Amino acid sequence: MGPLRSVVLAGGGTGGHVYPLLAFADCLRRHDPGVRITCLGTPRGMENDLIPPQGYDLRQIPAYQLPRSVNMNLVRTPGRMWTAARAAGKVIDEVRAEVVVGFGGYVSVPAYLAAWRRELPMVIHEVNVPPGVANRLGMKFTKNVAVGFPNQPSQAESLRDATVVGVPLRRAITGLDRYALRNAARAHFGLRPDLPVLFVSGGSSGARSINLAVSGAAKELARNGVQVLHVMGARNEPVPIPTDLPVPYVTLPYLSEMELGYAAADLMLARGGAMTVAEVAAIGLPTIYVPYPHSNQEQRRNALPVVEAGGGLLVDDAELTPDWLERTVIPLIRDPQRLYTMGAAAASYGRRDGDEALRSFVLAAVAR
Ligand SMILES: CC(=O)N[C@H]1[C@@H](OP(=O)(O)OP(=O)(O)OC[C@H]2O[C@@H](n3ccc(=O)[nH]c3=O)[C@H](O)[C@@H]2O)O[C@H](CO)[C@@H](O)[C@@H]1O
Repeated sequence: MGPLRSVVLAGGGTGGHVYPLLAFADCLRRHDPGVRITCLGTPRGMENDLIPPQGYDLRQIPAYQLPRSVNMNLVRTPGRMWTAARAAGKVIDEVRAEVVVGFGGYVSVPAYLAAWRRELPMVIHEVNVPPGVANRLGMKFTKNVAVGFPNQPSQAESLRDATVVGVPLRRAITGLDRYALRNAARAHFGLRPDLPVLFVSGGSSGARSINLAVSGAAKELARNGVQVLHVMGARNEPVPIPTDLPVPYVTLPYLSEMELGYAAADLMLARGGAMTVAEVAAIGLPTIYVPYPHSNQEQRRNALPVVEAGGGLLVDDAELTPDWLERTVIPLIRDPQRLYTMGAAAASYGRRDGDEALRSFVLAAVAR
């Protein structure tokens, strides 16, 4: 099979859908600098902040209300969705796409509908259990379903026949040697090289309960020599941090270069978004997961396999108090042997080749 000429990628809303799309686009371009890559987005999603700076063509299609049920009759599908599908179809025709690859989120459904109408090959990449509504709708039109994690096919009926390819991750992350970069990364954030670092991130939108709990533990962590690098989330009200701490506590609204945060860290505290789980597992970073409690247990399911492999700890959002953090983080972060064992266990669960494996899957779908 020859190189791909033109590909349409659809995925938007939160970072969780956009980052795998970008990593996959990079992989396509690496293999074939001549490939035309066109991304679809809606006006308000994070794709608008994240995709253009990477040099990819982003076309907007109109936003519409995602259907709540996958079983809805397509004839009754809201008119706005068909308007969006027509707009997606126009882009597909203009760039003469050979395949549509969707990562879920609002923008994917019109792309799937348009590809289906044109009998164009399409591939769905899904990282969650249960799969999101957009991808479940897409699965009505194709059997080319790839998933990010080995537990997914057995945990969702709709993913039973899916192929496990892993998650496309940014090269800056998969190529990371976090021990080699540690001191430089710490210097970058103004952190000391000689004291442990807890890296805190609530996912692409931030997490208020995590922000409150960690800031509540700030004094005690600092008193015990634990430095904190805390990404609060650009769409979150920042939480005040005491100013007179004896060791650095660095806050940021958002961090574009997550690899630097991962490199600076000895231990991570995070939600259980699928991308975050895939990233920290791939680089073997021990992590305390605090799954988002209001999304169908999806984040708990994401985190559980790596925790069961020994790569981290899991705590309910409701249990995450400053006191719990102090009792858990301080002894753990001062125990390099335990951190090393946890990191190795995480790495044994993680994989770094999701982008390549998805590309092979897409090439096979186009060739069929
Ligand atoms: C509340 C909710 O429904 N969250 C979902 C959302 O999470 P969310 O959008 O938070 O996604 P993830 O945790 O999966 O991924 C976050 C991504 O953003 C990046 N990042 C994050 C913060 C930052 O400052 N800089 C940065 O670059 C991370 O490196 C990662 O690549 O999508 C995920 C993937 O579909 C789902 O599993 C989550 O359940």
